[in-house]
Amino acid sequence: MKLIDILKGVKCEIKGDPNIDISGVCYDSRKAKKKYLFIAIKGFKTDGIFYVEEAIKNGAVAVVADREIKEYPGITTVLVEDARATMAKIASNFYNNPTSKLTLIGVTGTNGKTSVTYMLKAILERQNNKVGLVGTIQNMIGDEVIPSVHTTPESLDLQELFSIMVNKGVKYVVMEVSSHSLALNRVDECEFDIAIFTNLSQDHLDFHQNMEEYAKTKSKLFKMAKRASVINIDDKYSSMMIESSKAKVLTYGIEDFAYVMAKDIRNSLDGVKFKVQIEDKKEEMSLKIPGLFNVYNALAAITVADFLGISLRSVREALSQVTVKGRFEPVETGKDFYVFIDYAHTPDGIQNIMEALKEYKTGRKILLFGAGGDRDKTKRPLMGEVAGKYADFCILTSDNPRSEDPREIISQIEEGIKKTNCPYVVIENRKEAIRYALTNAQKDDVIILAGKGHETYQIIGNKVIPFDEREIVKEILSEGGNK
Ligand SMILES: CC(=O)N[C@H]1[C@@H](OP(=O)(O)OP(=O)(O)OC[C@H]2O[C@@H](n3ccc(=O)[nH]c3=O)[C@H](O)[C@@H]2O)O[C@H](CO)[C@@H](O)[C@@H]1O[C@H](C)C(=O)N[C@@H](C)C(=O)N[C@H](CCC(=O)O)C(=O)O
Ligand SMILES: Nc1ncnc2c1ncn2[C@@H]1O[C@H](COP(=O)(O)OP(=O)(O)OP(=O)(O)O)[C@@H](O)[C@H]1O
Ligand SMILES: N[C@H](CCC[C@H](N)C(=O)O)C(=O)O
Ligand SMILES: [Mg+2]
Repeated sequence: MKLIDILKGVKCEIKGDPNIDISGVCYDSRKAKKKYLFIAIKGFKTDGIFYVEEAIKNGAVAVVADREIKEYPGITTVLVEDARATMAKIASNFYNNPTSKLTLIGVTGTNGKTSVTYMLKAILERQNNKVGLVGTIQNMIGDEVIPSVHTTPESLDLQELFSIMVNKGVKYVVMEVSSHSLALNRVDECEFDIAIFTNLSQDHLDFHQNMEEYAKTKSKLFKMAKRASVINIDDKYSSMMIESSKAKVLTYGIEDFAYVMAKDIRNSLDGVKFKVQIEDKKEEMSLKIPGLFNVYNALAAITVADFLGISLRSVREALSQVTVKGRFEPVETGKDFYVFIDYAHTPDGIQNIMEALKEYKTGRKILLFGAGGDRDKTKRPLMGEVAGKYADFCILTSDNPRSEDPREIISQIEEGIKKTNCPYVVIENRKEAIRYALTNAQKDDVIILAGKGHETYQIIGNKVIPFDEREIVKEILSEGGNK
């Protein structure tokens, strides 16, 4: 494609030949190849501008930047106002605006995004659609799995993925839209048909200044959606999302009156059953994944399905089969206690998973968790406090410490748990912590391994080590880890 065509709609100043042929686009100098366009982005750790020469050495023939850069012989330079926003426009141009050919459903909110996308994929596939999925665990085209690095990829990677989906006959795409992606222009130029709001609670306050700013960032998605905004009316930030909505608003909920409502909710460790009501339509629903929060996730998916004209009967059949890796996932132990792996990694997530166990009459509720390093520090004491409030016993351990000292992270969680009377132990090594949980389990106890969900690795420093909690539980039990 010619550079000038790639720059269609971009306000810019071009120095050099605008008609050169471009074979590919990149924002990482290490990925530049012959005849590439390199976009220099000012990041949080470093600055793409430092790598222009490397990109040229690797074959780049044009450079986009939002600051003046040195001139290089034979290289076309393009000065723009904002390199990240421009990257999204360039990506959409280069890949022929793929989202205009797809029905795109975006899900945003602090918790529940992954769960809702899996539910929607199952519902849409039951109607014989080829469905694309973009999110935390993995990206998918039908059954084909494409590993994901981010919950929401950079615009260039995202538009490329969409174009592959279009070429493979995908009609519907369900995607998680993280607040980082909305703030960092990753989803600019995406033509969303439907936007979903799950909920908003504290997370990522290392990145967003405060909750208001975090909520405002999330609300951008509702300005973008063209056909419908699907909103959890029970969440206190729902009005902000409704006010931002340009399209028709469809509400769902349990407490306040909503267009789509769940009634008669029956929760157990095997799942949750409820009745859904949409005006004069009613249907009994059954989920394999327990918890009131999964009723909310299901309601979001049901609202979209109903909007798309899918019958509640078909939705019921699809939802009854859905499971999501690492979300309230049971681990078979062959013992007289229960183990679940869950991805709760926020105060609200912990509260919800523990609430889900409340009605179930078992032995002790034992919660094992930590908090990720290089992420929101202020959520740590809050996680400790809420855990202490609900659990009978806590095991504080490491999550992904990343560049931080794991003991420091744990002591921040301790500040919160100390405000409660909950007994706890600190075992920094997560595998040893799991061993402790299994070794000391008593009949009917429920052990929740929280925070790592689907992850099969642990990030300690800059090392990524294999860490699959399913395998670890099996290994410990096979060593006679419980009596
Ligand atoms: C805050 C954030 O999101 N940062 C992302 C961002 O980094 P950045 O812009 O600061 O980049 P940088 O490392 O400073 O580098 C600047 C530029 O120089 C380039 N570079 C760098 C080195 C080099 O040799 N050559 C070169 O060209 C880089 O490619 C980049 O374009 O762009 C990078 C490239 O895509 C991402 O890897 C990086 O994600 C970091 C690692 C990250 O952890 N992000 C998380 C917080 C995130 O995005 N999470 C959300 C939400 C998760 C959820 O709650 O579900 C997500 O959507 O995943
Ligand atoms: N609707 C919900 N409300 C509150 N908590 C939820 C909800 N749905 C799921 N959770 C909790 O949050 C965890 C993460 O769920 P899920 O992966 O669906 O959310 P997510 O928004 O995709 O998270 P992330 O932003 O990290 O990708 C679950 O394991 C569960 O503990
Ligand atoms: N997508 C979330 C996931 C957190 C999961 C937890 N295991 C951690 O590493 O903090 C984040 O990047 O903040
Ligand atoms: Mg997710």
